[in-house]
Amino acid sequence: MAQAAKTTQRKSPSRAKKPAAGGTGIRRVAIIGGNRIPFAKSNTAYSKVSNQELLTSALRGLVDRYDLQGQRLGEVVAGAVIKHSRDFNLTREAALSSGLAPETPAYDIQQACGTGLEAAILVANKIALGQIECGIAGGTDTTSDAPIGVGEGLREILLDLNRAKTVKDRLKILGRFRPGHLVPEVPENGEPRTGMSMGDHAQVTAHEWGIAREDQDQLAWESHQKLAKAYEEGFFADLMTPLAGLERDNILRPDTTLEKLATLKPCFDREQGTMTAANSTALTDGASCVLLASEDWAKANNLEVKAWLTFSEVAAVDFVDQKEGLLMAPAYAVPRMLEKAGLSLQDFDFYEIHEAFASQVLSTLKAWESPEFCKQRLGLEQPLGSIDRARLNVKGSSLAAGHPFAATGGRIVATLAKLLEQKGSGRGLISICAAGGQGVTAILER
Ligand SMILES: CC(=O)SCCNC(=O)CCNC(=O)[C@H](O)C(C)(C)COP(=O)(O)OP(=O)(O)OC[C@H]1O[C@@H](n2cnc3c(N)ncnc32)[C@H](O)[C@@H]1OP(=O)(O)O
Repeated sequence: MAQAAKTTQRKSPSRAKKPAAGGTGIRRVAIIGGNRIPFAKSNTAYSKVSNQELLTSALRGLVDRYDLQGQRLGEVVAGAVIKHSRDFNLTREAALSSGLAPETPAYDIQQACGTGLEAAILVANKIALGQIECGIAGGTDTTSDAPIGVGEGLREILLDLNRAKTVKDRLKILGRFRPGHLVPEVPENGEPRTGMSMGDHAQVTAHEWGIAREDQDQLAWESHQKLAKAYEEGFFADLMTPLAGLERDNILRPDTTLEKLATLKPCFDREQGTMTAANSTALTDGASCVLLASEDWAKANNLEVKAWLTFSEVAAVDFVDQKEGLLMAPAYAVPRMLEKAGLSLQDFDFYEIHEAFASQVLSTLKAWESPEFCKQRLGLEQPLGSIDRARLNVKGSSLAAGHPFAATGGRIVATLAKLLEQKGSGRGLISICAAGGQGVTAILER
């Protein structure tokens, strides 16, 4: 593990170089490393841990690992898909407790399940433009610490009560209260425009693409096997900080069998569905973050570069009228990114495709293989083709590790950067589907 030498230079505030005359220079962006806490099935190990504590723990681990205590970094950018209103400045609060200098600016962003990767792209772009020298990108989510809201009726009563000046006014307002007002508003894992859950949408796409139950179970089983092996090899030793007694993702089931998976009942379309609790990601609590920097800053601070973040692309699809599957946007983002990079889909040593649902990964791969989809939807003469499946999610992915929405991007970036470091050279593709019909993708190289 690369350790930073403590020099006086490191204590100086990170300041961007003067931009080249006539504009800003585009610089290479280094991934120095990442950190996450083990992910936990919701309402288990982190049931009493707040979102802010989760993110703080991930950040603190990164600060300790790279000896960043007291450092003023360019920025910390992170977010949560679901958060309390009291967490309006979640990332800043977590950064203030992380050990970084309080003079480090920090703020929230949110792009559903693409949040963690989008945060990395944002920080990377500022580094590339010379606006900052280094920064941390991250994400956190917990459905155990979900904010519970009150309905519109009770909200109006409470606001009126707050404004009332006299006891008489207050009593009059209280008279409007009905027991039905106590029904809480719980955040839903669904699309407001369709009223369908992510799983419902993915099941429609799975039917459309004819994704077999056995293939989904196989992908899920392989994810558990690969993640378990990665733990055995110690792959995560310098990527993870234990929390609340948890040292590994507790969704991981290395002993599960294909026979057992075949017995599970469909959980979305209960009649003809192919998606189950095992080939869908579980609701998960967790947080992750990555340290990005300019080449100069990495050198000046004696930090090794694991990989370079070289390309990114975000796409969105029209899913409302079911013109396209909700989670199919990466199928569009990736070919656009490949064209800009002058690469083909086969030019990668690793493919990190977020396993929101096994069926989603398989639908995306099938779309890229389909001459009709590639011609009609992507406007390509030739299909993108198949990938070497031995290079897909080689250290397991969200089905086995879990998927704390905003934290998945950081997990993937850190994992891929380390894979490239271990290999010595190569290229990896990241593809993350997100709610709202969006997809965030990137390329890491070494
Ligand atoms: C852009 C995006 O990323 S979209 C994705 C966003 N995320 C989501 O939408 C989350 C989707 N997931 C969910 O909503 C829930 O996890 C569900 C509906 C799939 C499943 O919820 P639950 O039914 O509560 O799951 P639960 O953990 O109880 O599992 C059901 C059963 O399957 C079993 N099971 C689950 N996984 C496995 C496994 N890998 N091996 C063996 N058995 C398993 C459980 O043990 C349980 O068995 P039991 O009933 O005998 O106890």
